[in-house]
Amino acid sequence: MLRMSTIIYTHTDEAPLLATYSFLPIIEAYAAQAGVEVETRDISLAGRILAAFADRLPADQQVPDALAELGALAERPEANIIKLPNISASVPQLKAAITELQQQGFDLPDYPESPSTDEDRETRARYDTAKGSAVNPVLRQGNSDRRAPAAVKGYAKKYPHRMGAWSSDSKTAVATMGKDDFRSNELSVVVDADDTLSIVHVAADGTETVLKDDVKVLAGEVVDSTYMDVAALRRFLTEQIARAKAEDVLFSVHLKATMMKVSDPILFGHAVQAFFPTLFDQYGEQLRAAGISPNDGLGALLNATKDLPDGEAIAAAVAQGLEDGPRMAMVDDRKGITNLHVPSDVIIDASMPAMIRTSGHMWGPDGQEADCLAVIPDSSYAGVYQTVISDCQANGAYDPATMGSVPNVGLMAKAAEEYGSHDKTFEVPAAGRMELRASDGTVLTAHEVQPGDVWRACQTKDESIRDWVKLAVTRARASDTPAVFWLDETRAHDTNLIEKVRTYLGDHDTDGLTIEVMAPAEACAYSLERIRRGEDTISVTGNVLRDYNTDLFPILEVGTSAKMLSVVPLINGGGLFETGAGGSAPKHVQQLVSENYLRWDSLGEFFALAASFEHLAGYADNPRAQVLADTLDRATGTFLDRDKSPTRKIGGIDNRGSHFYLALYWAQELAGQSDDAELAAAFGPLAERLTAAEDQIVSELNAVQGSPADIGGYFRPDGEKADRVMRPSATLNEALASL
Ligand SMILES: NC(=O)C1=CN([C@@H]2O[C@H](COP(=O)(O)OP(=O)(O)OC[C@H]3O[C@@H](n4cnc5c(N)ncnc54)[C@H](OP(=O)(O)O)[C@@H]3O)[C@@H](O)[C@H]2O)C=CC1
Ligand SMILES: O=C(O)CCC(=O)C(=O)O
Ligand SMILES: [Mg+2]
Repeated sequence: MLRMSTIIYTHTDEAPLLATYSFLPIIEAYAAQAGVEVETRDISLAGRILAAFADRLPADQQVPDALAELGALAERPEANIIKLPNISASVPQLKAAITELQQQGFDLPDYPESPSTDEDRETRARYDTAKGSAVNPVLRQGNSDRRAPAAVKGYAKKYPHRMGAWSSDSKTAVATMGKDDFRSNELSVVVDADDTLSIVHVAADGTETVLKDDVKVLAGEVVDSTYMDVAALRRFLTEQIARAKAEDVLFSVHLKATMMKVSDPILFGHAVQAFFPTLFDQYGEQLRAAGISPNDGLGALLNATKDLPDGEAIAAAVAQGLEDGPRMAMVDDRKGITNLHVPSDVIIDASMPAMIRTSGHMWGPDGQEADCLAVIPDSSYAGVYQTVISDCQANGAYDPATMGSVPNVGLMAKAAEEYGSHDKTFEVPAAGRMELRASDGTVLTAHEVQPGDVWRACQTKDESIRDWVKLAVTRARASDTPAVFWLDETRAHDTNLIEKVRTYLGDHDTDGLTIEVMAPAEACAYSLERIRRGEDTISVTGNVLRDYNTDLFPILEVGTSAKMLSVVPLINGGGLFETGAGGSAPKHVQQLVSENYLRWDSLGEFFALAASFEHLAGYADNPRAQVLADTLDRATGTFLDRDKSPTRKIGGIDNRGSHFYLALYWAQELAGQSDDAELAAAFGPLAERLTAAEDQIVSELNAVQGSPADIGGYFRPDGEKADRVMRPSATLNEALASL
């Protein structure tokens, strides 16, 4: 049981974890003055792997399952969790993390790529609990409210970020299937009573195989099933590869192999195979035998070639394939890392807006920007990006100094929709029929399928939908902004949702509010027209568009989704405060290690922390927490006004310097406020000390830049080393200790 005034701060991965080493000591010191305890829980990829094997490790290496603990906490009213971004691991990342842990002395088994014994299957199942988006669905027991705080929009207007110009002869386009895909094959039902469904494969000869028999559903729940026709997908990919070559644009594939951890690595693997057709005809068997799957990407494949009898020939075939095909969009042209190297490298939510911000360009093999064909196989949401691209081609780039905003209210609670489908996704074993059945045998949905088709079922709880509609009305009212439900009446799932939305809107006072329902591409066009006029429009979306829109609009509006306020009001009353809307920015860690400079912008953490204190003040009836929240908000305002985010290049302040400035402004605010005299007195001396030592502290922080930094690990840094690297100012450390 937690104390009433406890905040849980999560230890995650990569850049946010490094930032935590610097920022958490500040938070702990300030919170303690208000009787607020800050506890940490390790939900990093490394921590989750170790927890999954705790029973096989010696006592001194065992770690508890912090994610399970927090998942249970998220269902309780006292939950107050600050969640930093974490790695959603692809198989290559998972393997790299295992190798690092083995090197650190943890006796972990290798990842069994093709398990054949019971023991291997058990090992694989444990590792798979840490794979993909394994954290967010557990903690997100509520719907999502993400927006750019007014101070951030103000900052973007005062200091507009660079936006690449668009020209009307841009050849950039989105390619999507439009038929035979998840969208067009979708079937959807609303179940009328609590039940346990099963998923059954019926082979052509009538043989039935139960693939899953424990799909629990509640009355009123929306249940869908659909499949990707893989033969059609292969034809489509081959056509788009030819099209990119004919149009002389970069070829790139945009999926979500992290969150859609079962389906999308398979689609990615088909893209790899389509790009190198003869390679897999010729060497497929050898690669398979060596445990190399195209789903893991070209990087893993090339890595493995050195140990294969035909390794050189395979590497040559890859080089030839790259030569023959269209120019490939690159993740890192200097290292020759293409878009098809690692399934988790090009994630649709972050990669599409980054391209749109850069004139519709990606990076080519020659290191130059170029137009591209963005291949998004499933057509459920692809039209949104085409709409933005067409708008930029017709009307030019957006102007951050004048553009409006598109905040998001996202349906996310209880693993809603596609993002909760992993345990119900199957690569079809044989030709036949996939059926979703009620417990009395009634067939709810049925699809005729071929081997290799990717079939999945999704669930959306009625309670989640009801809460989402309420949140949308609350936000529309609080911000006096029109709200648009991005729902498509020609799509099966959305039709059921629209009916529920209309019903639940009736539970609320919507007098004077503008609330619309439009299909995604149309809703996007409507919002873009308004955005150019400087007007705001709330996007009320399902879980996938929540993810996409909360990178798309922030990246265009304020340069990065790191500056977002991202709150998850948990259905049972607690609060989950996510920091920003983006990821863990792996390239920032590489920069820290090579030149001791961390570009991570912690604004998202500042906003989350203020929201967390505010929530705690109400829940624990702790007025001092409210003072911390109010002063932190004002300090963040000053921070933005004086532009104290990390500078883009080495030499200026980085993440650590920005934390110092936040600490300085926050101490000044606390010392200067009159709501709580004791707190003012406690912070007075610290404010003076930090103010006087500003130059000294900044010079101590900046002095370390320019040479490599040793943090003792990538996935599991050494705590003491990371602490030394991230807290290099003795003057600041002593001042904090004096509080
Ligand atoms: N909530 C979560 O837990 C999330 C986790 N992820 C995970 O994060 C990893 C990386 O994902 P990826 O899609 O590459 O997305 P990232 O958001 O990590 O990276 C994309 C780019 O966003 C910018 N960026 C993001 N956050 C910050 C920040 N705080 N400060 C400065 N710049 C920032 C940087 O680009 P620029 O140079 O343009 O500023 C960065 O290179 C994956 O493992 C993914 O699964 C992804 C999204 C959310
Ligand atoms: O959980 C993940 O894999 C990523 C989450 C994400 O991108 C988001 O919520 O915006
Ligand atoms: Mg996202």
